[in-house]
Amino acid sequence: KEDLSWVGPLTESKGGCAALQMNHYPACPDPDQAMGLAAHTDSTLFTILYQNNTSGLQVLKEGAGWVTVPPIPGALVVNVGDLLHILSNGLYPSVLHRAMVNRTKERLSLAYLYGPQPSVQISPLPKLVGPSQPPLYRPVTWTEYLGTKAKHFNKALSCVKVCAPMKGLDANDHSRVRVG
Ligand SMILES: O=C(O)CCC(=O)C(=O)O
Ligand SMILES: [Fe+2]
Repeated sequence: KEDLSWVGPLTESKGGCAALQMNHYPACPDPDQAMGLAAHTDSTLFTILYQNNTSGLQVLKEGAGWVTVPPIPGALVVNVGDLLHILSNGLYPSVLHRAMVNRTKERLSLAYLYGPQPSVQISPLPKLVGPSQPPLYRPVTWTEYLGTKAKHFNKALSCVKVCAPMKGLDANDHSRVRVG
């Protein structure tokens, strides 16, 4: 219950907010010259993705580069979104992913995008912050975060960051990731 206090009083809670997005990627004779969906992180708490039996989804894995997530019959893909990244204070990083097109086959995917009520403040959970682990992100509502994302795209997480990492690169800072 304490872990869910950010939602507000549960008795009054109207639950979260969700949207379904249907993606269609027609076959492309020159797939190296086209991109189905450019590299991005989802601005959700999490996304549940169904893909038909044509592969195309890729996630960026540190040290390995772009890795294909093959469709498995009966399986769904769960993506951690930016708001869960913030809520977990970076413990569950949102994953940079993209969709490639296929030379001969069309591809379909169905994304269930789940987030909080648009006006609920999202900030790192109190139990995940302390003297040795300060909150890395300031409170934001989904509405505010979507505005930041529209303006700054893959740098949006950095925009709501409260303190810069002391040294070296921040592995979770997607703005530093080279795409392509
Ligand atoms: O088509 C896919 O596999 C990815 C779709 C996606 O990333 C999205 O809808 O946000
Ligand atoms: Fe996505």
